Amino acid sequence: MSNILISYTSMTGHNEKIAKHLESYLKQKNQDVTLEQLVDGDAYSLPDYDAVIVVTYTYHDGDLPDEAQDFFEDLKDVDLEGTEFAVAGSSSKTHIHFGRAVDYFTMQLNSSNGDQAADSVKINQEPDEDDLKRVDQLADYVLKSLN
Ligand SMILES: Cc1cc2nc3c(=O)[nH]c(=O)nc-3n(C[C@H](O)[C@H](O)[C@H](O)COP(=O)(O)O)c2cc1C
Repeated sequence: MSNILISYTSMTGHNEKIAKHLESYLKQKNQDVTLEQLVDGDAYSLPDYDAVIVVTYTYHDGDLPDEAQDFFEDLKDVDLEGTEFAVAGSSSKTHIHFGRAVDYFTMQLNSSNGDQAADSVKINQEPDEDDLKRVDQLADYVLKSLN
């Protein structure tokens, strides 16, 4: 059994739905899962986990949500060597910089020496069945990386 953190932020519920879907999927696979909001999280605790999955929307003009800024800044000082990670997020294709917060987190987690277990997944608005399948696939890659 691996110890997996899902750290998410959500304003109107799309990313909460993705994060909770991931939580139940990974629990079904007998993993030890912690679900936490980014705003309550501590980036310095990430190395305590075997794997970390960040789920975020994009705000402003292709930027991180305000409540994710502190966590993101702290992440720059964290060494994630030996920690697997993946990133997913719902945002909106009506904006020029679709899902750019997903890209920012992906780049920073790599820069912090994390091991990227899966390609990042961007979802347009409310996740549908196909989107959730892509999320399951991301989780499968994370599990595979831990074996
Ligand atoms: C003021 C505002 C700015 C936004 N800016 C962007 C953006 O730059 N890029 C993007 O892809 N989505 C943008 N979005 C869309 C949200 O990321 C999208 O609605 C997302 O699904 C919200 O997730 P949530 O339901 O988990 O809060 C913006 C939404 C709002 C309300």
